[in-house]
Amino acid sequence: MTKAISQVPYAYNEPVRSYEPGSAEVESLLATYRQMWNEKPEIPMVIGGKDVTTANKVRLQSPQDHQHDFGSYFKGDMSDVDAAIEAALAAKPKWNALPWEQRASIFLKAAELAAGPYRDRLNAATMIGQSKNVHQAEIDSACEFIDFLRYNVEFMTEMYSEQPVSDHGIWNRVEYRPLEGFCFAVTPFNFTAISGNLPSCMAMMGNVVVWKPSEKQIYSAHIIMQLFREAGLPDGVINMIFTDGKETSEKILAHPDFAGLHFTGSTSVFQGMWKLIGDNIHNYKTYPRIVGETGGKDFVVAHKTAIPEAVAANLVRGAFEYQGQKCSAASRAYISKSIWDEVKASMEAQLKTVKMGSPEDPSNFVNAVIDKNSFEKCKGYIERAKESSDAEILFGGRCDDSKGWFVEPTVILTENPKYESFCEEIFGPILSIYIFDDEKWEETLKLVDETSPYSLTGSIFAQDRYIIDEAYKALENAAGNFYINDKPTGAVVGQQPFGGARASGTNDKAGSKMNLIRWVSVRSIKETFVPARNYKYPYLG
Ligand SMILES: NC(=O)c1ccc[n+]([C@@H]2O[C@H](COP(=O)([O-])OP(=O)(O)OC[C@H]3O[C@@H](n4cnc5c(N)ncnc54)[C@H](O)[C@@H]3O)[C@@H](O)[C@H]2O)c1
Ligand SMILES: N[C@@H](CCC=O)C(=O)O
Repeated sequence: MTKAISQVPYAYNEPVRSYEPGSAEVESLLATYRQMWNEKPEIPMVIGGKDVTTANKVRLQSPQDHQHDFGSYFKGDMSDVDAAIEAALAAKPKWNALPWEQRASIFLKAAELAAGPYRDRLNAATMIGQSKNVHQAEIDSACEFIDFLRYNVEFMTEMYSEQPVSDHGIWNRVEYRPLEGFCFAVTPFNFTAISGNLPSCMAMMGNVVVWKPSEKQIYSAHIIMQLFREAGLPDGVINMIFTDGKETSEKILAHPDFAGLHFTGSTSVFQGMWKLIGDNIHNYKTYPRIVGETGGKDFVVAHKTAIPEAVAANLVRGAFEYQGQKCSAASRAYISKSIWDEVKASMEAQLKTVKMGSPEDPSNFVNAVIDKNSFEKCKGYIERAKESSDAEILFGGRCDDSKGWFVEPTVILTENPKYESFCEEIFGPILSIYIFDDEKWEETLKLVDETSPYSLTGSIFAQDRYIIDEAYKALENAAGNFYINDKPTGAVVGQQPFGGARASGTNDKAGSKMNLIRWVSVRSIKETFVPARNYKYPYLG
């Protein structure tokens, strides 16, 4: 039993390692990469704390070298989904009864393991399986993952400390119970940190979880699961399954004990799952919580008072790092005519220095897109732009799948601000640009707001404070994360709570107290010290 109201260590952002050429840290990471490239793990599911293998072994291919199998995973079927639900429900009573300090310790230990002994392996797995370069892997699978763990522990205790006032003679309390039943985490390929955060933050709040990572992120998910086990996460609290997404959802979302969905991925998949939940609404013991962070069509608007070099640098960085495979990547830009020539010249100069290739060479800023589907999708947009009378390829446009799935950073210029690449999420290294007349500033803001169904991130570049304020107001609902004179990507846990509305999701802000509160069901407790012994109002005597 706890006999103190303890405070957790203050959360802080994990410092990003610089990986200078020749440094011990980069040599260590690259040595781990080379070793893991040939390790060929056979990755099991983890159900009830047990490694589960099946007869269905699937090869894992690296995006930067699709002929290279770096391992394989065991694909499960619906019997594994049933087993994962049972294991979660069996683990629930003990996990629920464990004091919160013990839960906090597990995840704080997980943060330290990720910051220390697991760091290289997490980063290398992300480089091999998801084709992130050293810097992109470091800020995702090391720093952002660690930040999620540390900050969520702090947010949990802040939440627990929030208590109601008590009138004389009574004591009011609230307690933050885990949801009744089990939770379901479905995670995307593009962020190792997100895949670690979605199941763990639900577990941190006392829930038990079935977690289905993306089949394209299984290597780093496997390392995360090893790390959680070493941190002391009890068996059955998080159960990791590799099963078909659609079938799994149909099964889980129809289960009477299903209590919460934590999803990150594409808008259409999330909408399908929400619909399934609606269809099953009469089956549940309690209304399930639904949190989904989904797609984006993130904008940059540059006013004539913007600094052209700053616009260019932030477009190159914001659109092309991690091959544009970030929900927050800049993918449509509106540039004022009078600064366009300078922006263009600066972009051209910067893009000339961009190198593309395997993440094993840290000087490659651009690596491969995730798979053949993504490669073909990007190529389709590029080919259509080449043929369209509405668009032209300004920079890039080459695609090479001879070894890996490489798409050159590409800029499409169009005079049609409703051209397809301005409205649809591509999720690749393709940026579309529209040049507007300086005097059409207000109309352009309206265009930005109305062009796409998404509302995830966006940036305004300007030096004029009245103009910044005007954009701030006009674009109030166009982005959940709004940036002034910065790229629209790179949100840091604890600093810029992340998420968007409209077709971009439920905007519950990953890595914040607002998100954690979705995974608890509050119970109010009122205790009266000296109870009334007479039913009458005072004036009735
Ligand atoms: N808003 C955010 O915070 C955020 C962050 C990262 C990624 N994203 C979005 O994620 C998408 C890219 O990730 P992705 O390609 O892995 O997304 P995805 O929607 O293809 O897959 C996400 C997860 O859903 C599973 N899935 C696929 N089909 C399913 C179905 N019919 N039913 C249930 N589950 C199913 C996948 O296996 C995977 O685990 C982009 O749209 C991107 O914008 C959003
Ligand atoms: N924290 C990230 C989230 C990106 C998701 O794909 C960013 O803002 O860059």
